[in-house]
Amino acid sequence: MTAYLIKSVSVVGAAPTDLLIRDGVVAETGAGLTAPDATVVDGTGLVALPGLVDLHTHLREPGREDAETVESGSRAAALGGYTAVCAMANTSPVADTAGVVEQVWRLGREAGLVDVQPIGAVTVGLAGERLAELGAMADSAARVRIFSDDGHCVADPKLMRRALEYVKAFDGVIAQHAEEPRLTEGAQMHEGEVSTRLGLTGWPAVAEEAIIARDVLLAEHVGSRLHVCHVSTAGSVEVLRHAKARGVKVTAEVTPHHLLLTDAKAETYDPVYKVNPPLRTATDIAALRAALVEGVIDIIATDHAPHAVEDKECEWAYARPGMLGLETALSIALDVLGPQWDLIAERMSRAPARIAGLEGHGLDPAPGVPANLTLVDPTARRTIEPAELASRSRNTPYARMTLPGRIVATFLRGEPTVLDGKAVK
Ligand SMILES: NC(=O)N[C@@H](CC(=O)O)C(=O)O
Ligand SMILES: [Zn+2]
Ligand SMILES: [Zn+2]
Repeated sequence: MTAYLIKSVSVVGAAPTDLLIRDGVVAETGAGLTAPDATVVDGTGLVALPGLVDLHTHLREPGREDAETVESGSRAAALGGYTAVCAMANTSPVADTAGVVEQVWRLGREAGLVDVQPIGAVTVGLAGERLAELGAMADSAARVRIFSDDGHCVADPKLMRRALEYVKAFDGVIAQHAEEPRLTEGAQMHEGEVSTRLGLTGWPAVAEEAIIARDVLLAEHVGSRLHVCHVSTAGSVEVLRHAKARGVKVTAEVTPHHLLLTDAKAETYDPVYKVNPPLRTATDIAALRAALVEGVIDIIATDHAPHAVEDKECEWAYARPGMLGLETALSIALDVLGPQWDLIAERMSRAPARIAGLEGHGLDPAPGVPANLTLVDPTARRTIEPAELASRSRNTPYARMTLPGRIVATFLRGEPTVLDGKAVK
């Protein structure tokens, strides 16, 4: 196993130091380190972060390998600075049995570019009717701890209560896609001024807020852990703030796109901007950014949602919702938060690793710690070219935008998955 000596790198924004990586761990840190057998990486001007952890990734395998595979999504993740991703269950077949989650877990190991932690479905087939085999998935080789019907809301309150109760036995968490389905029938975009002007059916903020309010009360009642996926409205932030003040065990994520893009993008009628929950208003963005800084929102999660060309380059009404995220998330975070490295490390690595219970991830580079880390060049700027992305899909909302920051290298247990900004395999 090759050793790596990273020279003069700023660890999470601190004064430059050297990092020696050997046998899968950070062996030593300090200025002026030498190691004749090590490959030297010049870290001048770079920032080392704990490897990023994505709590919300769609890898599309099994079933839609034309849009993404575990391998292509893993490569996109590594290039984005990630060392672990949690793979959503809305595949085909759905990841609602030990067999499917073990298959995804094994494919992740074989690709070897990031740790792929499968998420299990809450209900059989995501149909919202009966609980899936949560215990069997938890006991499987994939050791599932996060369960989600993402793409669908667990709308039935009795089922949601039972799911919350069930996962307590193994400290699991239910990740809810908060969308009251009766309030979003036929919805195409955020319900507001723009939807009225365009004549498109609206997805009101209250459809999200009502479910979050119900679920935090259910989580409080049964004393269980709830995680709220892709929070998108100012009102949701207020519900979460209230719940956290009461001591409810709730965590929440926001996506990069909900921190940056507004519903005005729908005026283009370009379905690349169609996503669930929909892009909201500038007021919502301001509230989401403040909540992220404050900690009412715990993490940034990408909701990387690759879609094949025929599912995206069609009429708005027929297009699938979702956008790519893994290869641009750090740049958007840097754009939105500035070089607040400790905050970025917390919201994109440490906190998601804690929520997911991923051992060896989310730890700042220090002696003895598994060498899961990424090196960022904060001064670089790059223009996003969809054709150059490692994802099999092209549905990035940032095409031809110039964004700050570039991932120079990523290490997974001491082995580079990205070097000189390129995937190693
Ligand atoms: N976010 C989306 O718009 N789409 C996701 C599902 C989801 O996250 O709800 C997908 O699977 O494509
Ligand atoms: Zn969702
Ligand atoms: Zn999703």
